[in-house]
Amino acid sequence: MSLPFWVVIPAAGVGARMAADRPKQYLEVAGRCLIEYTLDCFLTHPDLRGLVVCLAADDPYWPQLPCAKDPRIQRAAGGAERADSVLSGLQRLRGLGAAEQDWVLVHDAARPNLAHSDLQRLLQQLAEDPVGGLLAVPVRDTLKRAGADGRVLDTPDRSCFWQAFTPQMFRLGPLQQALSAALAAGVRITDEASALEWTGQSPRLVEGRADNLKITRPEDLQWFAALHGQ
Ligand SMILES: Nc1ccn([C@@H]2O[C@H](COP(=O)(O)OP(=O)(O)OP(=O)(O)O)[C@@H](O)[C@H]2O)c(=O)n1
Ligand SMILES: C[C@](O)(CO)[C@H](O)COP(=O)(O)O
Repeated sequence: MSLPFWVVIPAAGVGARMAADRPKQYLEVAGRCLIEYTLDCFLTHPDLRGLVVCLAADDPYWPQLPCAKDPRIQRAAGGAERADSVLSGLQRLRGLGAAEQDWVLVHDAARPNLAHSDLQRLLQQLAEDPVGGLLAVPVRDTLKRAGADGRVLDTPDRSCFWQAFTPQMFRLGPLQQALSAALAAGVRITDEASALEWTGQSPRLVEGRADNLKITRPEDLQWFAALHGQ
């Protein structure tokens, strides 16, 4: 099955929770930056139409990477929040010729362990979907709702809870419209699916691997480094 798609990689964050000497997407494991691992999964896919990385205006690291010279990769200006960066990336795709109904996959630069099998499953399961969807994993731990005092309020039924991952896959026009409208309404948007939900649509959950982790804190980086024998 061939399904051409575009990719937007939000990579303009500062990585505050990592507390490193540089934004976490530029931390190295086995001689390569996290973002290089992330990009590889898409750059090796035959149906990739083009890819936009959303970068901070003062990012001095990107130009030093070999992939910065890849003609399939274009840059867009990152924004104050992740959603603003994504919106900027979507606008850049239009400048590259992407059309309203083209599929766009949005994937965090900070998720370097995306499996090819997960990417293929997302594309296959959503190819004919009227809305689009996202990779996600059913919650495997008991959940606790916390009170302001830091004590347990209650234990919600976890059977219907999933963790949202990326890539999240939507058609360019509907995604851009939903994201723009939700942000204009002051809605706090932390993933693309929540913008579509805000417009009353119901994205599909595609079960993926639990190790498609977002490298957020130092222990996440230690896990990824161990995966690569470091
Ligand atoms: N204004 C922003 C904020 C985040 N991101 C990107 O969105 C992804 C997921 O965000 P997160 O894990 O929160 O990254 P940071 O914002 O860098 O982390 P922190 O919240 O710890 O500062 C990352 O690839 C990050 O680079 C972005 O493009 N633009
Ligand atoms: C998009 C995301 O990775 C889905 O889980 C998550 O919402 C990003 O949140 P962050 O606070 O920007 O890391």
